[in-house]
Amino acid sequence: MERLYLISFGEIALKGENRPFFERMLTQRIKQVIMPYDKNVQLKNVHGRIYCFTQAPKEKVAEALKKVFGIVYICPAVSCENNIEDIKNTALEVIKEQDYYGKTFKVETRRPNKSFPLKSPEVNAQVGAYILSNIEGLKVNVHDPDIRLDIEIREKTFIYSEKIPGPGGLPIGCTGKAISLLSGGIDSPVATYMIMKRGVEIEPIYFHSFPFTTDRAKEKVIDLCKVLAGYSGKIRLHVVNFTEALKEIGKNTPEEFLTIMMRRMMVRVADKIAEERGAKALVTGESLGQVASQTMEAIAATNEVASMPIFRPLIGFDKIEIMDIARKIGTYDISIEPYADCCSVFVPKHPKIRPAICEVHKAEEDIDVEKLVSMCIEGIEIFDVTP
Ligand SMILES: Nc1ncnc2c1ncn2[C@@H]1O[C@H](COP(=O)(O)OP(=O)(O)OP(=O)(O)O)[C@@H](O)[C@H]1O
Repeated sequence: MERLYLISFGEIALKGENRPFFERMLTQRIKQVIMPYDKNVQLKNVHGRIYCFTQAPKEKVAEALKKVFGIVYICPAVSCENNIEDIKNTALEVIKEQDYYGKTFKVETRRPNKSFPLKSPEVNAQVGAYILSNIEGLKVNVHDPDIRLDIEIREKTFIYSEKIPGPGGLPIGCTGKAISLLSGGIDSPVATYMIMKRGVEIEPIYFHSFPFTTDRAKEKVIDLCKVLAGYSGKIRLHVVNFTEALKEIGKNTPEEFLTIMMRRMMVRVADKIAEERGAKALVTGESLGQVASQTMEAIAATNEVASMPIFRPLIGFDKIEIMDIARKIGTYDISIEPYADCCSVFVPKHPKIRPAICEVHKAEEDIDVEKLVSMCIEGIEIFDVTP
């Protein structure tokens, strides 16, 4: 009898040539999250699943694996020899570890290994009868059991009664790298999470405007990166000193265009950093119509200055839906701390809601865009943030 975790990953996405690459990325990430609890963790890829052998405490393993993108299910299992006596005894042990008294159960056998002499229904019947005759307080219910005991007969037999859902998605890094514009708000950490979940390695960029915004606002973004790093491993955060650029923009553009000008400047800087860092896309937390700067026209004006795609995973989401995800992934409580970022400090009284692109160009005429972008890039501070 040996303990292990059976880890299933999303099969549809993992078909074709990319599969070995996806599996390698996933295996690496699993190793990375278990190693702090057990340096000797062993992983084995078998039949489109990963077997994880570790002595680490179960709660730690479950907690760590629940944050690994690409994992669909984690089953803490016990393995035994392919003979019915061993299977019956092991199944009984697995049931005894549960809080079983007064509950119902069902045995569900799969037998990919056809050389095993008993068919699945026979295994179900024999194991079920054995359990019933050895413990009291448990009944069978094949339709809606409290405990479902899975038996898989393969090169060995695996028995488990728990299926812990993973986050799904694709392993981090397998679809490339993007730069995410991360403010301290509720939306951009959620947008970042959603793109990470699609297998993208993220380097966030934050535009800091001290003293218009406090240093606590910067720390808040670092704290958000710590939470996000829990899903991806170490995160490289770029903090841009945006104060001088902001002053120039404030001085040289009509007030109603302030937000759109700030956003265009942020995207230009992010675009340059992305190029330098080998990233192929930008990410923002915009959602259509949420505020004046998130109209189609404003979004078009922002897109115009980017050389690469801007991913906006929240574009069709309501605020309530975004808040729900923020709570689930653990960023909400940090995001609602009251340290505003520059976009909420510099809000024009009457922002231009549907700016025509020619008006935007005109409003930008008196700004030395190249100079401001270089200035922002020169002053960048890098933080390597770990969970
Ligand atoms: N200071 C900043 N640093 C980095 N990115 C920013 C900053 N301010 C805004 N952004 C980016 O621009 C997007 C839109 O910002 P805006 O303030 O209009 O919207 P929001 O809905 O309040 O977003 P959030 O909740 O993410 O702050 C943000 O989601 C983020 O991607």
